Amino acid sequence: MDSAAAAVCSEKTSEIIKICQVDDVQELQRVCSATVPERYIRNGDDRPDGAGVEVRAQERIPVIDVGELQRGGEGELDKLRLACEQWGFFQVVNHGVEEEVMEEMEKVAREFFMLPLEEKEKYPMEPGGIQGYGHAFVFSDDQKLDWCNMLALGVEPAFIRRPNLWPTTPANFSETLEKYSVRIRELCLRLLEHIAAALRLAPGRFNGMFGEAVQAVRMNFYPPCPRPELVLGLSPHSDGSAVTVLQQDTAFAGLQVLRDGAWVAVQPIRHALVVNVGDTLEVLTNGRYKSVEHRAVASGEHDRLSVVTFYAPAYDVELGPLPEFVADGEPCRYRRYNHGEYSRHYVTSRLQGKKTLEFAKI
Ligand SMILES: O=C(O)CCC(=O)C(=O)O
Ligand SMILES: [Fe+2]
Repeated sequence: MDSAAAAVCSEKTSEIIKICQVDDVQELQRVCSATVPERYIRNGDDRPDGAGVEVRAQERIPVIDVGELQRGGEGELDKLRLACEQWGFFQVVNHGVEEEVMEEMEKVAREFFMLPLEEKEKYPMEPGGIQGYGHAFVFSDDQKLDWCNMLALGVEPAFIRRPNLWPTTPANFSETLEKYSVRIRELCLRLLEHIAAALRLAPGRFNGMFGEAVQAVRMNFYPPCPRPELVLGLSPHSDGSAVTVLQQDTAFAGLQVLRDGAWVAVQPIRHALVVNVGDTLEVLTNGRYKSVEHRAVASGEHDRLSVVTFYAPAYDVELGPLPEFVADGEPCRYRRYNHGEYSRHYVTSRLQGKKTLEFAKI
């Protein structure tokens, strides 16, 4: 870009309409597609290929066949146990969520993100809020920003819903999300039964103690970035949920999982879902199953959409390591706390690796 064009760009970017004091990344792209504003440029070590950061291209996260688990396959249950102990992440196939339901969800989410900003702004995330269109987890002017636009919505129980933040365009958005969420909730219930079995607990143990479980969805849209090596799509973090179920499109492996100090890219498998252990399961199992740090990177060519469901206990549930995991002199690594209190702590903190879980550490 010549210097005149650069000057126009910086002028334009400074007046871009902001969502919650944060530039809208798709607008940045539209107005000035060749530059990346300073606030998105990560410091050296935090960059996708920063010094001392290894990205392992060859490794694959485990793939679990849920149909086989349902049939009582012991081999598959062993695979699930190892996936939870060693990775905290796996992909599921034969998971029972119909392909059409997934495709329709992706379609309406994409249609939403492609709307003009004025339309998306009708569902604004309040500053410090967590639902609506905007950027969650931004608390200061000097914080580095993620190369991502988000739409976050509470789904269950009904009292967490903010119906005015559910898009009315595309017209079938709500109906589609509703249908999708029912299916994903069934999958979460099933997964938690199998995870309990893998831990040699009664299959209903987690579902029994979670009460009226909280289900929330976040759709992340990552536009292509002119300098993807300088930015992060989503900062490293662990999820505050019990389990998370992530649907991603297949053009580009943007999700990376931390394993033995290196980042492993999750290679998309069409119609598979990515599942990860959240902070709640780490606490309940006294650290046997780890809520693993992950991040998203941007691409120079492709945009990317992920539809992420967080499944967690009811807010009034008291959590702490289950007695089974502190037997035999095993030290208790987490204190007891109220899950609602943890959720508040999570959403009022920056995404910063596993720092939020220090809240519960002894
Ligand atoms: O988009 C992705 O792949 C990562 C999303 C994620 O980790 C989250 O929303 O918590
Ligand atoms: Fe996450």
